[in-house]
Amino acid sequence: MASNESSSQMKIVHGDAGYILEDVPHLSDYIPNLPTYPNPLRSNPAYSVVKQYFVHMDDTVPQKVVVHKDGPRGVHFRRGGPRQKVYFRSDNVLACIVTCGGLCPGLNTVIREIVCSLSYMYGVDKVLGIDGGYRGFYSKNTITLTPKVVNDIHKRGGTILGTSRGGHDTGKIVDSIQDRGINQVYIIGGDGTQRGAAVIYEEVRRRGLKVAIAGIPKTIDNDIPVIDKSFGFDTAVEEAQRAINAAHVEAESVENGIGVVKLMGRYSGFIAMYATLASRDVDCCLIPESSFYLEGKGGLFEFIKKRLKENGHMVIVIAEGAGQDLLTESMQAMDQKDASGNKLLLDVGLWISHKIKDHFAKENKMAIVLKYIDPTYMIRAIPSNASDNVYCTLLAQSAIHGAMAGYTGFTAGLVNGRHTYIPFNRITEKMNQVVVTDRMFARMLSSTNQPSFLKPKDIHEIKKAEQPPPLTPLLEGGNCNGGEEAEKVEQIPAQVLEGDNVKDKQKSGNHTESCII
Ligand SMILES: Nc1ncnc2c1ncn2[C@@H]1O[C@H](COP(=O)(O)OP(=O)(O)O)[C@@H](O)[C@H]1O
Ligand SMILES: O=P(O)(O)OC[C@H]1O[C@](O)(COP(=O)(O)O)[C@@H](O)[C@@H]1O
Ligand SMILES: [Mg+2]
Repeated sequence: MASNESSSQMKIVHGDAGYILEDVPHLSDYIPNLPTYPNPLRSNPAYSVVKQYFVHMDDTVPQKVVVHKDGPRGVHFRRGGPRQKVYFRSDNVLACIVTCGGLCPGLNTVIREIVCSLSYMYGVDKVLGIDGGYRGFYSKNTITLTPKVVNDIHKRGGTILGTSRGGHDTGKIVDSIQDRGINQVYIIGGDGTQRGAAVIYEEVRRRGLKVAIAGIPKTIDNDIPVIDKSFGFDTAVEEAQRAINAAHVEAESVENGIGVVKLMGRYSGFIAMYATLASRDVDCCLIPESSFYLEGKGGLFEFIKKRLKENGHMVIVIAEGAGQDLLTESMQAMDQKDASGNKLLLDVGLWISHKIKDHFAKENKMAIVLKYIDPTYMIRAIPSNASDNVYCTLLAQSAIHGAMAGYTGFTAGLVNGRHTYIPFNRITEKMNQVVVTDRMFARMLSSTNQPSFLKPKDIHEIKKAEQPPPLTPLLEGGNCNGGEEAEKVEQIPAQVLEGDNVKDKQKSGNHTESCII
């Protein structure tokens, strides 16, 4: 029976000293008198010996680990992991898995682990794969998933289930869930997918169905907030090194050689920034969060000329979403969107390569040789590396523990190194972006020694904001580990942190620290 309580209302619990728990929904919130069962893991030989294997029902994880003596305890999330009691009898579970949005290394690992852990930990043997993203719920047959079927899929890139953009029809999806008797839905995807998962949860709840909806965040761009980092990100950064190395080899083999590498990152430049920091061969990294300009003093052309004079070659890494304002100025504005409503971007790599070539050809003094490498799809269509495999495994297990324990309407995510259940709206309300006033961006700038491209007007604005910092302004949504960042909170003027005076590009996103464990 559906409860009258508004389902989109957040479950917020307040405690002492400013403690806040942003809890996730539970099936018992809207279905009364649900029976519970002992967790089958109690008799699992692998786990029964583990001391305190079950998560205490009151365990929560703080969103911010950098705190001040007198500061509030702040926002917490429910800790992920197995519970003593479960709300599903194993032989009654019919689970399904769907993957949506763009590819990301590790998708198959997550699928494999959901299937295997449901079977080996909980004795659940009925798992269906939804073919080709959300629309597969109502337009395709399902795929039967068993531990045998998924045994070695983690060694392959992509998703064995297929994926798609668009095609989200909430009514038809929930009809399909209901008609098939599915009672656990595992939804793997990015910001768009989690938005879709949130409306599926709402509809399931409205119909009063005993169906747990669990999201697993996937984003190659690392643009999902709250979580420490997304799976597949490390793999993508590692793979990007191969392209950067190639660009470097090409550039240093000729006189005035320039290697340009375009990497993914629609609105968030994390891949480009981390790939740059990892490589040390990069002379200039351009990301969507930090605008740049080409001509004149302090511009990109001036910097290229200087670097070529100093070193004889250079490597530029550019995120696909960087410089889109410049592109639309010089090319015909293109306002096309993909099936999911994401803006289709113009090819900034090709554009900047032409601009650089044209500029130096016109200058007629410096002959350059430019090679453009576009490995965008190569960095996401590969299997995940070892560390991402472990990460995917634990994420999948955390999601199934949550669903078996009756939690629903949550995304499983790592927060400060701990597995948590995060309400959908915290995942979808903002976008994680690189903060250009943050230390990580400064580290990147200092590693390349590139210009900041700040115009005198921008510097003036930031200077104007440099007033004594308030006492305990914890960063909104900041999720960094490490004591070092505490210093930063005290050093950066409040207005800058809030983004009032930083670049226009940051408007769309939150201003979390761009920290990745
Ligand atoms: N606001 C929304 N409500 C419902 N479904 C959505 C919403 N935004 C996106 N989706 C669906 O989520 C799926 C994936 O979205 P997309 O933006 O392509 O990828 P990602 O999840 O990786 O961001 C698509 O099927 C899309 O239709
Ligand atoms: O060509 P496609 O498949 O639409 O994917 C391109 C986009 O996918 C991404 O890799 C990630 O996008 P999603 O997380 O929304 O799937 C972007 O960086 C890129 O712009
Ligand atoms: Mg997206």
